[in-house]
Amino acid sequence: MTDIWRQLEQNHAETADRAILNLFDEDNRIGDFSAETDDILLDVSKTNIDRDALALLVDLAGASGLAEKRDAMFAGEPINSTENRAVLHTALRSQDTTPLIVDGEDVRPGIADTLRRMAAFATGIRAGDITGATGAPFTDVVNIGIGGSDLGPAMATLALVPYHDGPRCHFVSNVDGAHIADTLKTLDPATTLIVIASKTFTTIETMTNAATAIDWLREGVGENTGAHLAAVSTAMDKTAAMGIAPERVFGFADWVGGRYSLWGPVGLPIMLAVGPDDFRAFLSGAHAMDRHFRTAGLARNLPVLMGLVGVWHRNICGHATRAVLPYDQRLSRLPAYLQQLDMESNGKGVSISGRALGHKTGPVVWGEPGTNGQHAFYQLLHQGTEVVPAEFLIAADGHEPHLQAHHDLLKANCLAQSEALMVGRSFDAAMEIAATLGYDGEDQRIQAAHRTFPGNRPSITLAYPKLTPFVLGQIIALYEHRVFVEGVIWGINSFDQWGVELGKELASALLPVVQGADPGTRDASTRQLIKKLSARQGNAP
Ligand SMILES: O=P(O)(O)OC[C@H]1O[C@](O)(CO)[C@@H](O)[C@@H]1O
Repeated sequence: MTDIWRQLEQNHAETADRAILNLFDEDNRIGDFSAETDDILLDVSKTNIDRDALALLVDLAGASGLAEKRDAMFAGEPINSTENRAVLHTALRSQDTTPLIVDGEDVRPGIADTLRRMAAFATGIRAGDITGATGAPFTDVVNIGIGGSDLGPAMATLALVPYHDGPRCHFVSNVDGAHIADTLKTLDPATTLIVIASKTFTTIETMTNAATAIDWLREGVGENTGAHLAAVSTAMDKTAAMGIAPERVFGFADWVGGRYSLWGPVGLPIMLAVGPDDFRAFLSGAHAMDRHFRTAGLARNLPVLMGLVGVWHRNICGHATRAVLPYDQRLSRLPAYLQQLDMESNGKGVSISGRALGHKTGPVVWGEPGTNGQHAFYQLLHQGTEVVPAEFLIAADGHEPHLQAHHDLLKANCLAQSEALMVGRSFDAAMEIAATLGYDGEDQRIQAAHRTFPGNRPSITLAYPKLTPFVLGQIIALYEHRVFVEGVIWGINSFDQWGVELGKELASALLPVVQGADPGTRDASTRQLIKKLSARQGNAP
């Protein structure tokens, strides 16, 4: 592998200054630098990767054992080595029928049974057959969860708004009381179902919000709060301790990571909103991407290609961040969702064998939907001193045929941005513009300097027909597998998250301190802040 890395660096050293645009003079640039499923086109041609570099990147994937590791994941081997767990979120959406054995047991029947129970529950709620304590049907669902127990269902529920025909779904995650207070004040407890979603059922934010919600229910409907509760967890003992009836608990196994969990019971709010059929279509889309990932050749494989481009930009070009730019308002939570998926998975500094890495791993992931971002941070993307690889997402069609003019503008803007990033505008062209505006001499030069775009800024684009449940499933599975591909090449465990532990421990230790206990020997900055924050301001607005 070292030799391949060296050759990639050599390639970059020799080609970094060339114009990406000139690469389109090569034969079949588009064919070689795109990959497709029936629905999704991934175009990576607007990058400075040439045919030699692509071949080396594919070699890198091969040399890292990607195909073997992918097969080990799908087979249920315990590839999450620090937690000695299999990684089988793909099983939740699988349509395969061959037994899948984990710890001596076929996990498929249990998955199918849970999906059936979810569907029966969701159908009952949606039809008004399952009601609250007063007999009124549920109009609203509040999902209480955080991280993977919030971001996935919140992102997908918003993405699928055109398919909603069930109760309204709300999401409360933050322990900041403002979040639950602002949510509950718009709702009627008699017609509200609370779903408490927590893999561990110990997460302090979720447990605190759940207790507040149960108090709110009790005040509104009396002691029969159980009629308004459901839980999603791997910890059935803890859901029972909270008094949630077993038939309202939807369990999953520890081989589903939190940030990969929206395909199972954590997806209950999605199913409540769009119904079991559309939820199954969502699963089918993800399964179609799984099949593609397992069977397509490395150079034609969407997650592999996307991962290789990511590795090129991170390790060879040294770009520290990447921007996710969905030209799809209903994907506005996608960047936040991907921040957890990507950064919690690949924000690691040691190898699987616990050695410090000599290379960079996961970049900072950020973004906003287009066209909003254009009017905020695209200035930096186009003319700033930091190059940020951009990832565009765009649908051929929206769900509002009566607003076709909007969608045409959306598409034109998306295409314009990737073109502008690549092509830029030369100083000479800017000089001409300045002249037509009436500038001359030094003023013309100054104007032209400000209106020059360096260009040569890389982007990739995902184009899809329409954001249906099936297509959304494919897109999310694609991103999951891209994270896997990059993690394998970086030699890290993408499935644990020890980096979130220290802050949790310190928060527990600081709780009594912010409530008045002695701050002890903490650093002077923390002590100063504790003092400032202890000066209570009262409740006046
Ligand atoms: O579902 P749980 O157990 O409440 O955890 C919520 C989130 O917290 C984390 O463990 C990080 O703190 C995530 O990985 C997880 O998605």
